[in-house]
Amino acid sequence: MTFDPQTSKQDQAKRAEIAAEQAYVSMLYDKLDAERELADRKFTEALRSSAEPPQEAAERETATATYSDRLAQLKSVEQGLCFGRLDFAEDATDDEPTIYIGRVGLFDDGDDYRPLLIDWRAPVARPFYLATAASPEGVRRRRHIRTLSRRVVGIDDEVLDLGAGEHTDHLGLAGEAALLAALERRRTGEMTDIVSTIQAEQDRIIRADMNGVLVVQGGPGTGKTAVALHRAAYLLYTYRRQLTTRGVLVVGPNSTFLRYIGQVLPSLGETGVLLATVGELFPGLSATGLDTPEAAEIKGRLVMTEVLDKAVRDRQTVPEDVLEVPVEGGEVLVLDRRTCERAREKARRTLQPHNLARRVFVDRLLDALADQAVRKLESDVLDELPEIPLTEDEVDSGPMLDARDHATIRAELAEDPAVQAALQSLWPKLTPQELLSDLLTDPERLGSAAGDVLPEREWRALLRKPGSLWTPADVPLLDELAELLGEDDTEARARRERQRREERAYAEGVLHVLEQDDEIIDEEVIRVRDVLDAELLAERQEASSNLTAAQRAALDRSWTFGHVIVDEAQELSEMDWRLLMRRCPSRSMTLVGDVSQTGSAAGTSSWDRVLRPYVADRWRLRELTVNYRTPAEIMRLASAVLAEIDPDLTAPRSVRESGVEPWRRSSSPDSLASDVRRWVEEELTALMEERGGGTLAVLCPHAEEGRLSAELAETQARAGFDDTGDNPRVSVLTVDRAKGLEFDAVIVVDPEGIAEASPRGLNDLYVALTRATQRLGIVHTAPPMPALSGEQTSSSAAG
Ligand SMILES: Nc1ncnc2c1ncn2[C@@H]1O[C@H](COP(=O)(O)OP(=O)(O)OP(=O)(O)O)[C@@H](O)[C@H]1O
Repeated sequence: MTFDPQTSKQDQAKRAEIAAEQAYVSMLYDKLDAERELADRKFTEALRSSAEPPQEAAERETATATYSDRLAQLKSVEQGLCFGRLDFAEDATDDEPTIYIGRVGLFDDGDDYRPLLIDWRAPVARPFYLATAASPEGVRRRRHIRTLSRRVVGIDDEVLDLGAGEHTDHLGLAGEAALLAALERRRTGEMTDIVSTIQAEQDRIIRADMNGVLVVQGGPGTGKTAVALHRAAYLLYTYRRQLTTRGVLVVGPNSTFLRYIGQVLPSLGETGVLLATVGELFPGLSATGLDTPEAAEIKGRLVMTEVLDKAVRDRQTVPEDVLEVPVEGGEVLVLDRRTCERAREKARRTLQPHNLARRVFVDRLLDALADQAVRKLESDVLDELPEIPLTEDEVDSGPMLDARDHATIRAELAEDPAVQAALQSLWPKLTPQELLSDLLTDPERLGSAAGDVLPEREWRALLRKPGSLWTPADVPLLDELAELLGEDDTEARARRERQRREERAYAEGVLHVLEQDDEIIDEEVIRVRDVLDAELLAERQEASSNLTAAQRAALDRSWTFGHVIVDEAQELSEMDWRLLMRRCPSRSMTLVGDVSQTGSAAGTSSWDRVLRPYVADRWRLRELTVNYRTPAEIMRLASAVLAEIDPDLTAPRSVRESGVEPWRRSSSPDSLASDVRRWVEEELTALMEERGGGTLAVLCPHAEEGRLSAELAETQARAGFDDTGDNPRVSVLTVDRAKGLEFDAVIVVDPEGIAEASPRGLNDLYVALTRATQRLGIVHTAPPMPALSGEQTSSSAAG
């Protein structure tokens, strides 16, 4: 080996730089520890402080919440606390010539709060993501600092002067070395944040204005999910006050996906976000059932609003002729068709939801029944009395019973079980669950509600057995029904009013005690009641419940969010959109997705089509064009499938090559399971050799899932993981469950079967082919489809 003095000098210089950065980073961790200690102390103090004066109790609760949030944030930023440094050109800034960038802001309180570490979301940190040699934004040098625990293990520098154009490649990547190192990392089964290597096109989306609907369209692996989550963190930082009250909702396609992304926001110090699937947005209901693809697609159509509207109207009935009501005491009153029709018409004309309009209907019929009862009573009495003719100067004194008697009789009838049963049969009080369940299990009801707008074959596809589980596609229908039915909240309101009166009485008592204290201490000082009345005190007690906006939102169907982010937005049905738009009347939304990856038959191929009914053309489109996940070798194969979907579509450009070509092999239906097991084991060995481990997924058609899972159970167990674990090494998945996920290696089984399984099967295949970060294998069980029979693979011998 020859000694190169030049290299050795560079090494020494680099070691010195690393040592200097280590000193700074250690100082930051010391500061972090001190901040944690402080927050911890204040939190404990706030918890301990006795809440004697009630206004302090409210303040104490606010302080407890603030310090516990701060503590959680400071704990979450331990890994990679500081990851960047910018050195500005001498005349570029009046402030610091050097700034450090990290996950959280830290300041030197002994030096006029001089920034020691700048939060990545602060405007001053922006050049870290945007500056290029061509447009350096005053930056002389951008440095990525790599740390492991609290140790600095490397630095990557880019000098951004005009002569340094060669430091950025054709894709305009910022911090290329750090980026490529991040992309090469072995996957763990959980998504990680990208805060140190966000690219310029991503940064512009993350920091885009919060108002209005922003659609982010991008091919597979372009960082849509990453961008969506970092945008949530950015918005919470920038619009903290607004969003802490109303909360942010992030919607994902399924619970596997939500688990996969679940750690990203906490690692960015943000916990107040509700992550949910649309199926989880009806509080108190868990949608664990499965629809057939056909039923799910039909339930997702907008026409279902008409079906449900009709279903509700069908429950507002009138008798064929008369309905007999045998009330207590032996009388039989009657409700005739015409009276009922009039009452129904009047109730419908209020345009109120069914359960609220019911009050009008009930009032009308109770009036009618009371009139009838009074008339009967009077005539019974008169029948029993001997008829005494009026003398000349006498006049008829009118009805025997006055208005008060009438009201008493009406009130008694309202309590009468037979009357209640009659009213319930004509215009029942309904919950969304009761109505939908009745509708989907009764051909007669469903035929009546849907017969005019759906062909019989289609509405029959929705029928199911009584007691079936709720499905995700039921949830938007239930939500729609909740709107159509409304909640008769008379009882709830009375309960709340009672509670409020009790709270007020308690607050009055507290104030009374405090006033006595005031008098003893000093008659001249401002009195407690001058600054705090019982009403305000009661309100404070109510408002200081410890739940975050996200937690309260999860319990409240009618909650409206400050911002809604939807991932894999192309999969949502028209009915899903209706539900989400209801949760976000301000239309402050970020929707990320890829119309080339739509798998669900109810999903969309056009953003315009889904958004037009809600915002016309007032939505902005941004595109992501670089694929960070899938290596170029795999993308070449996937692009052929994309061209088959639509020749006008272009796949995103891969940022790197892996040096490993995808392989294709054939198998027969009989030996498929054992062949796949063998190839999985080969791939696992390759992953171990090349990368020291990693994750592998077998993606297959629904029909093969059970067989392959069983065959691979032993391999999974041997690898020390099982399929139900949070972090499986080998997973067997259908494509819908793999959506949005990624693995180091992927084996796609029966691509032709996947492509043919549904009208959007080619899209599913495109998704399957783009899940791998390193290695891809394809197993054919039928003659390869043209897009996959190309020359680009080093096809192995048939298995
Ligand atoms: N700027 C970046 N720095 C480092 N890693 C990145 C960056 N952008 C994206 N990635 C990584 O690329 C991978 C793909 O990102 P992501 O899952 O967000 O893409 P996507 O567009 O949502 O993909 P798909 O539509 O296929 O689900 C992830 O591992 C993500 O961490």
